[in-house]
Amino acid sequence: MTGAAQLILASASPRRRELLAQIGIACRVCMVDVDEALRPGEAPEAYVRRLALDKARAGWRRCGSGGNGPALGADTAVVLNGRIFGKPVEAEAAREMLAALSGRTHEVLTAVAVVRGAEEVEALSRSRVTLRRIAPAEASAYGASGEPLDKAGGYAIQGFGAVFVEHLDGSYSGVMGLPLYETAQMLAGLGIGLPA
Ligand SMILES: Cc1cn([C@H]2C[C@H](O)[C@@H](COP(=O)(O)OP(=O)(O)OP(=O)(O)O)O2)c(=O)[nH]c1=O
Repeated sequence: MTGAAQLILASASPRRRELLAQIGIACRVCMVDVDEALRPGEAPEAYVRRLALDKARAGWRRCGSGGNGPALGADTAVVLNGRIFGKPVEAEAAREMLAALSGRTHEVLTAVAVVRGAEEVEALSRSRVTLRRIAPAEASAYGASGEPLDKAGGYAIQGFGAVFVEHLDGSYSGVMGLPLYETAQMLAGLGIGLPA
């Protein structure tokens, strides 16, 4: 990272911090609380974009003083036939999600927003992921393993869940929660990271 300003990461996700570190960008985590309820009629793309922007704006408002910033927010959703799969709240919900995703191709949308005062930039990463057929006993065991619990769609491509991923067309880091190609482009435009 160049310059004195430190990037604010408006996210509790350890994956997002690790992904930024992977491309040499240090950040300061700023916990924010935004309304994550889906609005009536809101399309998946609009939903993740709204949440990423709300998180980044909240991060900027909360932690963007004293020369810190810009603030980055992101949001990831798994989408099958227009239905959004968020983070399962318990093992049974994870099992149900895996059963629904088994043997099918879904989309993973990750929106990223970077905010510095009135300056706001956004990007959307869209990946297609095919999971192999998952036997009911496997879905139960994986659901109970705990790994799916804080992951959209109930699986982790970077964890044991990789054994289910037959095909990925898109961004591996995007599926993990922060698309690094798009993120690096956005941050470079703001003078953070490698020169554009
Ligand atoms: C599909 C998939 C999702 N995920 C994760 C990425 C995100 O952290 C999470 C989706 O939840 P998000 O609501 O996007 O993010 P979060 O709750 O983890 O963090 P915050 O709202 O504070 O920014 O799912 C994986 O880690 N691996 C995967 O393969």
